Amino acid sequence: MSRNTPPRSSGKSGKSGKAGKAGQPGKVGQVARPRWGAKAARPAATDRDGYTAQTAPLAPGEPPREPVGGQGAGGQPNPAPVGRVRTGALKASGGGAAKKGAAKEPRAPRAPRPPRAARPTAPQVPKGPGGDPLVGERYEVEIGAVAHGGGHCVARHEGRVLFVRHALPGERVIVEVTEGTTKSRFLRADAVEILQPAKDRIEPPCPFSGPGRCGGCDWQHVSPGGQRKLKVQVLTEQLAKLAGLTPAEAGWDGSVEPVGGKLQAGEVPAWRTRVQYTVDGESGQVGLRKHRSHEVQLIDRCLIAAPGVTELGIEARDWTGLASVEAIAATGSSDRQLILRPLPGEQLPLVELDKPVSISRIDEQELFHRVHGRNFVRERAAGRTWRVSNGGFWQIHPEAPETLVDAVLTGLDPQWGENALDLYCGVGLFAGALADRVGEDGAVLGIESSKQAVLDARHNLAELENVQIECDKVETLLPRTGITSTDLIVLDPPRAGAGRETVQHLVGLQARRIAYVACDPAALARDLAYFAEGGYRPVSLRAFDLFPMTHHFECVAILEPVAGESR
Ligand SMILES: C[S@@+](CC[C@H](N)C(=O)[O-])C[C@H]1O[C@@H](n2cnc3c(N)ncnc32)[C@H](O)[C@@H]1O
Repeated sequence: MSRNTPPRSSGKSGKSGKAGKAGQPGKVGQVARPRWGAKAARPAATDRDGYTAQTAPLAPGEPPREPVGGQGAGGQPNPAPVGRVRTGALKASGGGAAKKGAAKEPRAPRAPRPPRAARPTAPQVPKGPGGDPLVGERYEVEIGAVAHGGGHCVARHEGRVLFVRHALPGERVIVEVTEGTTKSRFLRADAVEILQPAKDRIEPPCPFSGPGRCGGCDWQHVSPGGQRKLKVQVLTEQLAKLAGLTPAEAGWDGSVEPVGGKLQAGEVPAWRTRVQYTVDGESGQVGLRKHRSHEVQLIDRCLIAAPGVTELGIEARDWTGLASVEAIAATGSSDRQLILRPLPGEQLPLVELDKPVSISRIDEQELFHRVHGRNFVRERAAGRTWRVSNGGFWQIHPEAPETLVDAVLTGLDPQWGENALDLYCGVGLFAGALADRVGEDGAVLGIESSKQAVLDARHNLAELENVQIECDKVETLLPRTGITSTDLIVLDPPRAGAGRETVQHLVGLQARRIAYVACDPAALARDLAYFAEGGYRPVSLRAFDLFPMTHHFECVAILEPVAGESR
């Protein structure tokens, strides 16, 4: 059996000493060196897909820019942020059209806010079917099963399917249609009156949740245990429907594990270390977007925001001139970062905070500018400090990195001298953990498409000679590496999953074990079906409630080749 170990770095610098030429296939046992353009990369993203409207490519020669490694001019580290931060009079560059996510129109002159309707709706009638709008219609219905994604349950009215939010299975409710027409295949609706409540229903602790209000949480009206039950139902259904697996066949004990201790009904965990606030164009106050809407629900506090975010007091300030404010509170360090997005043509306003905080801004070309302090935060997890720059991807729940690393290592049981792949590796979390376990006789190759994340990963794992990080899409780079086998694989793909082609390539590498980290149960189940076609089956599956109060959760599946299966 031919066995190409992932190449080792020279250990001297850069971790790419053995890479091939730019854009050319690497030799066997080597990894093709990705095309490192002169143009700096758009930094990694805040979501699993590696991009959001809040992060953007850096342009060549763009001022003001902090060199990689958090060093200022002359190679000196940037001064630590000071307690009182004042920035101002920085003109937002460019004058083009607003990007997605930014307010569409220039800020109107400040005027007293008109009174809002009791339940403002942003009717979004689906395009295509035509017909008479049904928005605002009310029906009495019985709520059926929870559906995958969106935090809604399924109901029927006169034969038509309704996706209902703010409801629970088994309840009898009055719903109000929020989207759809007489010709729509299905309607969207909110439960606005609960006639027969389910036993897991609670009084929502957050005053901003509910029909037509903040879209950040889906299940404020559900007890913590009830939320996990809903997640269990979603995962069970997706495994059955898309992978043809029962929980037992998937190696799953049928639970979604609470993280950070069990909560009582009404208790809200403050887990969100990154919060993306939208600025209300009229008042300059921040809020959160309503569900499937660009409308802003003003808030004076987000209950699921981590203390490090809440203490910044974002909600109490006037952010006139900005489209959005992203707040990041690192775990295990005191680093706090604000990423500001000015409205087109607006000055960056004066920002005064009593807490030490770094400030960056994103311009209309989606370019990232350091304004004050660092352009990165330092996160602590799995025995290391992780630099995460420009709002790039990092798990949001403070206990997520440790929880997932532990599940991956327990499942894979890496042995000294083994070779491993960390696919979609971000800033190198799993690569670092694997490298410690396979030791200097083993090797780890990380692949990640975000250039900024790759720079961070190389920085974070610089002292590990058995790790190499390469930048490209997994589906593009992996076939070019010439690697024909490996012992272990971790893959943590974006929400869409890895897909059939990538899975087919992975099963050909004859790994002893594969750890699949998934944030979308449907994508996981689809990919498990592709793995099954290639002779791999899950031997264990764990699900973690890493996004309490929302419908999201994270899974770690461990796969092994079916005994005797020839691929
Ligand atoms: C869910 S994150 C996982 C990051 C890392 N494993 C962690 O836990 O911090 C997914 C990562 O995949 C990257 N990504 C998205 N599509 C990719 C692709 N086609 N090839 C390689 N990386 C990709 C994103 O930039 C992001 O960093």
